[in-house]
Amino acid sequence: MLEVKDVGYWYTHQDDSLFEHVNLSFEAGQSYAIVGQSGAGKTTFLSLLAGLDKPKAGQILYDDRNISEIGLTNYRKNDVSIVFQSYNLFTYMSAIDNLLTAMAITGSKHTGDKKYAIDMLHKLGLAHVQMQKNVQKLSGGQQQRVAIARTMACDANLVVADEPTGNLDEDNTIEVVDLFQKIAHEQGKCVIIVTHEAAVAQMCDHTYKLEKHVFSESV
Ligand SMILES: Nc1ncnc2c1ncn2[C@@H]1O[C@H](COP(=O)(O)OP(=O)(O)OP(=O)(O)O)[C@@H](O)[C@H]1O
Repeated sequence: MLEVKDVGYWYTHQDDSLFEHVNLSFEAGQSYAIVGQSGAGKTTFLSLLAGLDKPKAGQILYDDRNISEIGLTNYRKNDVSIVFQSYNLFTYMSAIDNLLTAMAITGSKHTGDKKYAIDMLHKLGLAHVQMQKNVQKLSGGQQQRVAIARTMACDANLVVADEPTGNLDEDNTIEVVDLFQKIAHEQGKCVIIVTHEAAVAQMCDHTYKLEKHVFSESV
Protein backbone atom coordinates (compact mmCIF):
# COMPACT_ATOMS: atom_id res chain seq x y z
CA MET A 1 0.00 0.00 0.00
CA LEU A 2 2.79 2.42 0.97
CA GLU A 3 6.29 2.26 -0.51
CA VAL A 4 9.12 4.42 0.78
CA LYS A 5 11.77 4.66 -1.94
CA ASP A 6 15.24 5.96 -1.30
CA VAL A 7 13.88 8.62 1.06
CA GLY A 8 16.12 11.10 2.86
CA TYR A 9 15.36 14.00 5.17
CA TRP A 10 17.34 16.68 6.97
CA TYR A 11 16.48 19.95 8.66
CA THR A 12 18.37 22.84 7.10
CA HIS A 13 20.29 23.91 10.23
CA GLN A 14 21.47 20.36 11.02
CA ASP A 15 24.84 19.04 9.84
CA ASP A 16 23.69 15.43 9.50
CA SER A 17 20.66 14.05 7.72
CA LEU A 18 18.14 12.36 10.02
CA PHE A 19 17.94 9.43 7.62
CA GLU A 20 18.93 8.69 4.03
CA HIS A 21 18.21 6.02 1.41
CA VAL A 22 15.26 4.62 3.35
CA ASN A 23 13.45 1.81 1.55
CA LEU A 24 10.47 0.35 3.41
CA SER A 25 7.10 -1.19 2.57
CA PHE A 26 3.87 -1.00 4.52
CA GLU A 27 1.02 -3.39 3.63
CA ALA A 28 -2.74 -3.15 4.09
CA GLY A 29 -4.11 -5.25 6.96
CA GLN A 30 -0.87 -5.03 8.94
CA SER A 31 0.34 -2.94 11.88
CA TYR A 32 3.82 -1.44 12.17
CA ALA A 33 5.70 0.08 15.09
CA ILE A 34 8.39 2.69 14.43
CA VAL A 35 10.86 2.74 17.30
CA GLY A 36 14.20 4.41 18.02
CA GLN A 37 15.90 6.75 20.45
CA SER A 38 14.50 10.14 21.29
CA GLY A 39 15.51 12.63 18.59
CA ALA A 40 16.27 9.90 16.02
CA GLY A 41 13.65 11.28 13.63
CA LYS A 42 10.61 9.02 14.14
CA THR A 43 8.04 11.83 14.23
CA THR A 44 9.67 13.48 11.23
CA PHE A 45 9.48 10.20 9.31
CA LEU A 46 5.81 9.75 10.26
CA SER A 47 5.05 13.29 9.09
CA LEU A 48 6.44 12.35 5.65
CA LEU A 49 4.26 9.20 5.52
CA ALA A 50 1.24 11.30 6.52
CA GLY A 51 1.92 13.90 3.80
CA LEU A 52 2.48 16.66 6.35
CA ASP A 53 5.94 17.35 4.93
CA LYS A 54 7.92 16.34 1.83
CA PRO A 55 11.05 14.17 1.73
CA LYS A 56 14.24 16.01 0.75
CA ALA A 57 15.20 13.00 -1.39
CA GLY A 58 13.37 9.99 -2.79
CA GLN A 59 9.65 9.39 -3.00
CA ILE A 60 6.69 7.90 -1.18
CA LEU A 61 4.21 5.88 -3.22
CA TYR A 62 0.63 5.23 -2.10
CA ASP A 63 -0.97 2.47 -4.18
CA ASP A 64 1.85 2.94 -6.72
CA ARG A 65 1.32 6.71 -7.05
CA ASN A 66 3.77 9.30 -5.79
CA ILE A 67 1.93 11.17 -3.02
CA SER A 68 3.28 14.46 -4.42
CA GLU A 69 1.40 13.69 -7.64
CA ILE A 70 -1.77 12.81 -5.74
CA GLY A 71 -1.27 16.19 -4.01
CA LEU A 72 -0.51 16.21 -0.29
CA THR A 73 -3.80 17.94 0.59
CA ASN A 74 -5.87 15.36 -1.31
CA TYR A 75 -3.75 12.54 0.06
CA ARG A 76 -4.22 13.70 3.67
CA LYS A 77 -7.95 14.23 3.18
CA ASN A 78 -8.78 10.96 1.43
CA ASP A 79 -6.18 8.42 2.38
CA VAL A 80 -4.68 9.24 5.78
CA SER A 81 -6.08 9.36 9.28
CA ILE A 82 -3.87 10.66 12.09
CA VAL A 83 -4.02 9.86 15.81
CA PHE A 84 -1.99 12.08 18.16
CA GLN A 85 -0.76 11.62 21.72
CA SER A 86 -2.84 14.63 22.70
CA TYR A 87 -6.01 13.26 20.98
CA ASN A 88 -6.65 16.46 18.95
CA LEU A 89 -10.41 16.26 19.32
CA PHE A 90 -12.75 19.21 18.86
CA THR A 91 -12.81 20.12 22.54
CA TYR A 92 -16.11 22.01 22.44
CA MET A 93 -18.06 19.04 21.09
CA SER A 94 -19.40 15.68 22.27
CA ALA A 95 -17.82 12.42 21.11
CA ILE A 96 -20.70 11.82 18.69
CA ASP A 97 -20.32 15.28 17.16
CA ASN A 98 -16.56 14.77 16.88
CA LEU A 99 -17.19 11.68 14.74
CA LEU A 100 -19.95 13.28 12.67
CA THR A 101 -17.78 16.34 12.00
CA ALA A 102 -14.72 14.29 11.02
CA MET A 103 -16.87 12.13 8.74
CA ALA A 104 -18.28 15.24 7.04
CA ILE A 105 -14.88 16.94 6.67
CA THR A 106 -13.30 13.87 5.08
CA GLY A 107 -16.32 13.10 2.91
CA SER A 108 -16.77 9.66 4.49
CA LYS A 109 -19.39 7.44 2.90
CA HIS A 110 -21.08 7.43 6.34
CA THR A 111 -21.39 11.24 6.49
CA GLY A 112 -24.47 12.26 8.48
CA ASP A 113 -25.12 8.73 9.76
CA LYS A 114 -25.50 9.30 13.50
CA LYS A 115 -26.35 5.68 14.19
CA TYR A 116 -23.08 4.62 12.59
CA ALA A 117 -21.15 7.09 14.79
CA ILE A 118 -22.91 5.80 17.91
CA ASP A 119 -22.28 2.15 16.94
CA MET A 120 -18.59 2.89 16.42
CA LEU A 121 -18.24 4.59 19.82
CA HIS A 122 -20.20 1.79 21.43
CA LYS A 123 -17.85 -0.78 19.91
CA LEU A 124 -14.96 1.08 21.52
CA GLY A 125 -16.55 0.82 24.93
CA LEU A 126 -18.14 4.24 25.38
CA ALA A 127 -21.48 4.27 27.14
CA HIS A 128 -24.29 6.35 25.65
CA VAL A 129 -24.09 8.96 28.39
CA GLN A 130 -20.34 9.39 27.80
CA MET A 131 -20.77 9.87 24.05
CA GLN A 132 -23.03 12.84 24.62
CA LYS A 133 -20.73 14.66 27.05
CA ASN A 134 -18.26 17.32 25.98
CA VAL A 135 -15.10 15.30 25.26
CA GLN A 136 -13.10 17.33 27.78
CA LYS A 137 -15.16 15.68 30.51
CA LEU A 138 -13.90 12.23 29.46
CA SER A 139 -10.77 10.54 30.80
CA GLY A 140 -7.58 10.37 28.68
CA GLY A 141 -8.27 6.74 27.77
CA GLN A 142 -11.83 7.56 26.74
CA GLN A 143 -10.68 10.55 24.67
CA GLN A 144 -8.12 8.41 22.86
CA ARG A 145 -10.89 5.89 22.15
CA VAL A 146 -12.94 8.68 20.58
CA ALA A 147 -9.92 9.61 18.44
CA ILE A 148 -9.60 5.97 17.34
CA ALA A 149 -13.34 5.69 16.67
CA ARG A 150 -12.95 8.77 14.47
CA THR A 151 -10.26 6.97 12.50
CA MET A 152 -12.48 3.91 12.12
CA ALA A 153 -15.44 6.00 10.99
CA CYS A 154 -13.43 7.68 8.23
CA ASP A 155 -12.67 5.90 4.97
CA ALA A 156 -8.89 6.53 4.94
CA ASN A 157 -6.97 3.29 4.56
CA LEU A 158 -3.77 4.48 6.18
CA VAL A 159 -3.76 5.18 9.92
CA VAL A 160 -0.70 6.84 11.43
CA ALA A 161 -0.35 7.44 15.15
CA ASP A 162 2.35 9.36 17.02
CA GLU A 163 2.81 8.05 20.58
CA PRO A 164 -0.94 7.32 20.87
CA THR A 165 -0.50 5.68 24.27
CA GLY A 166 1.93 8.29 25.65
CA ASN A 167 -0.65 9.66 28.09
CA LEU A 168 -2.26 6.35 29.05
CA ASP A 169 -1.75 3.86 31.88
CA GLU A 170 -0.77 0.26 31.22
CA ASP A 171 -4.30 -1.17 30.99
CA ASN A 172 -5.51 1.56 28.64
CA THR A 173 -2.35 1.20 26.57
CA ILE A 174 -3.03 -2.47 25.94
CA GLU A 175 -6.68 -1.83 25.12
CA VAL A 176 -5.80 0.98 22.73
CA VAL A 177 -3.15 -1.06 20.89
CA ASP A 178 -5.67 -3.91 20.69
CA LEU A 179 -8.03 -1.50 18.94
CA PHE A 180 -5.31 -0.55 16.46
CA GLN A 181 -4.77 -4.25 15.80
CA LYS A 182 -8.49 -4.63 15.06
CA ILE A 183 -8.35 -1.67 12.66
CA ALA A 184 -5.56 -3.45 10.79
CA HIS A 185 -6.86 -7.02 10.92
CA GLU A 186 -10.63 -6.50 10.76
CA GLN A 187 -10.91 -3.30 8.72
CA GLY A 188 -7.91 -4.13 6.52
CA LYS A 189 -6.23 -0.76 7.08
CA CYS A 190 -2.50 -0.18 7.35
CA VAL A 191 -1.61 1.08 10.84
CA ILE A 192 1.73 2.76 11.60
CA ILE A 193 2.52 3.69 15.20
CA VAL A 194 5.50 5.68 16.48
CA THR A 195 6.20 4.53 20.02
CA HIS A 196 8.94 4.45 22.63
CA GLU A 197 7.15 1.68 24.54
CA ALA A 198 8.49 -1.83 23.96
CA ALA A 199 5.14 -3.36 25.00
CA VAL A 200 3.37 -1.43 22.23
CA ALA A 201 5.91 -2.47 19.61
CA GLN A 202 5.63 -6.10 20.69
CA MET A 203 1.90 -6.08 20.03
CA CYS A 204 2.34 -4.81 16.45
CA ASP A 205 2.88 -7.17 13.51
CA HIS A 206 6.18 -5.54 12.46
CA THR A 207 8.75 -3.24 14.05
CA TYR A 208 11.03 -0.87 12.16
CA LYS A 209 13.83 0.58 14.24
CA LEU A 210 15.50 3.88 13.35
CA GLU A 211 19.05 3.88 14.63
CA LYS A 212 22.07 5.88 13.47
CA HIS A 213 20.13 7.26 10.47
CA VAL A 214 19.17 3.78 9.24
CA PHE A 215 15.95 1.75 9.51
CA SER A 216 16.04 -1.97 10.13
CA GLU A 217 13.30 -4.49 10.79
CA SER A 218 13.53 -6.02 14.28
CA VAL A 219 12.10 -9.44 14.95
N1 LIG B 1 10.68 21.68 12.73
C1 LIG B 1 11.94 21.35 13.07
N2 LIG B 1 12.96 22.15 12.73
C2 LIG B 1 14.24 21.82 13.02
N3 LIG B 1 14.60 20.69 13.69
C3 LIG B 1 13.63 19.87 14.05
C4 LIG B 1 12.24 20.14 13.79
N4 LIG B 1 11.49 19.12 14.27
C5 LIG B 1 12.37 18.25 14.83
N5 LIG B 1 13.64 18.68 14.71
C6 LIG B 1 14.85 18.00 15.16
O1 LIG B 1 14.98 16.80 14.40
C7 LIG B 1 15.38 15.71 15.21
C8 LIG B 1 14.36 14.58 15.12
O2 LIG B 1 13.15 14.99 15.71
P1 LIG B 1 11.88 14.00 15.80
O3 LIG B 1 10.85 14.71 16.59
O4 LIG B 1 11.54 13.56 14.44
O5 LIG B 1 12.52 12.79 16.62
P2 LIG B 1 11.80 11.62 17.42
O6 LIG B 1 12.59 10.39 17.14
O7 LIG B 1 10.34 11.58 17.08
O8 LIG B 1 11.99 12.07 18.93
P3 LIG B 1 11.09 11.81 20.24
O9 LIG B 1 11.07 10.32 20.46
O10 LIG B 1 11.84 12.53 21.32
O11 LIG B 1 9.74 12.40 19.97
C9 LIG B 1 15.56 16.28 16.62
O12 LIG B 1 16.93 16.58 16.79
C10 LIG B 1 14.73 17.54 16.60
O13 LIG B 1 15.27 18.51 17.49
